[in-house]
Amino acid sequence: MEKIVELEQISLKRNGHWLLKDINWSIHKEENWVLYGLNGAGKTALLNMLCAYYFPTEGRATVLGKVFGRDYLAEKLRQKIGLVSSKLQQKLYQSDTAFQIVLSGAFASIGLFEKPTDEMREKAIRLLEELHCLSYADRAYETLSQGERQRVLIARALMADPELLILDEPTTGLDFLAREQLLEGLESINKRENAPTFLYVTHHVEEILPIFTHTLLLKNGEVFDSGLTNEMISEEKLSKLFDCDILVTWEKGRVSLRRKF
Ligand SMILES: Nc1ncnc2c1ncn2[C@@H]1O[C@H](COP(=O)(O)OP(=O)(O)OP(=O)(O)O)[C@@H](O)[C@H]1O
Repeated sequence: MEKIVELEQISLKRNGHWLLKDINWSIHKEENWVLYGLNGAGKTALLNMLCAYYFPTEGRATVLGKVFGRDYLAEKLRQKIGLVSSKLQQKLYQSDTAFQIVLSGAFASIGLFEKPTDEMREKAIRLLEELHCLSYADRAYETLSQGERQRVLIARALMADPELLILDEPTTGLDFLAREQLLEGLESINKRENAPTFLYVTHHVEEILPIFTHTLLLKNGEVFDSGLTNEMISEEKLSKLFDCDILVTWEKGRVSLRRKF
């Protein structure tokens, strides 16, 4: 099986603090992963490392076939990774239209500085349609609701046919219906022939879809455990992860959590 990510004994130190410690993790092409952990667990640090914004202090990292340090081509690597995050939202030009924002994904740029080809324009329209954004394609990004913005960002990330699609808390600020619509969009992307491998970061287990086959539990910068999602999201594991008794309820492939009293 082709490996998309391989981290071997990765540690990361910033400003004298260890943010990540001895991380071993492999993501294979056919898998989709959830990264789950409490506030401050190190999820953002790990994503920044995967996208080559941070360089590991120790260990060996291979992402999409590039060995960090040996063939270190951060820009080229990032073009193959689709990233949807609230930080990216803030960086975009708010007066650009949804269509321009999606098109800019073809160049992995913030803003549109190169002339898109007809093929790119057609592809952007197809993606806007697939993610149900076509009706507001000509509206300025700043006028869109949070749910509409997130869908535009996913369409943007797909413009470059990424091999890895990282979704960092993509449902922040979304109401229940917008959240479910976004999740349905991910299920439909996953059915495509050239579907990317998903890495989905969340604080909410309710968002874990059946397509997310694997889960990594992160705690204090270390891998607490990793493996099949239904084995990780269990009462035993999560009670240990959170140091309190947790009630886990699975129903029709979706899960919810409650604290036991
Ligand atoms: N540049 C830095 N220097 C020192 N400490 C840092 C730095 N960046 C992050 N940290 C610390 O590292 C820990 C992990 O941070 P990180 O942002 O990766 O957590 P997270 O899992 O993404 O949290 P959240 O769910 O709240 O977003 C936190 O305690 C944070 O304060």
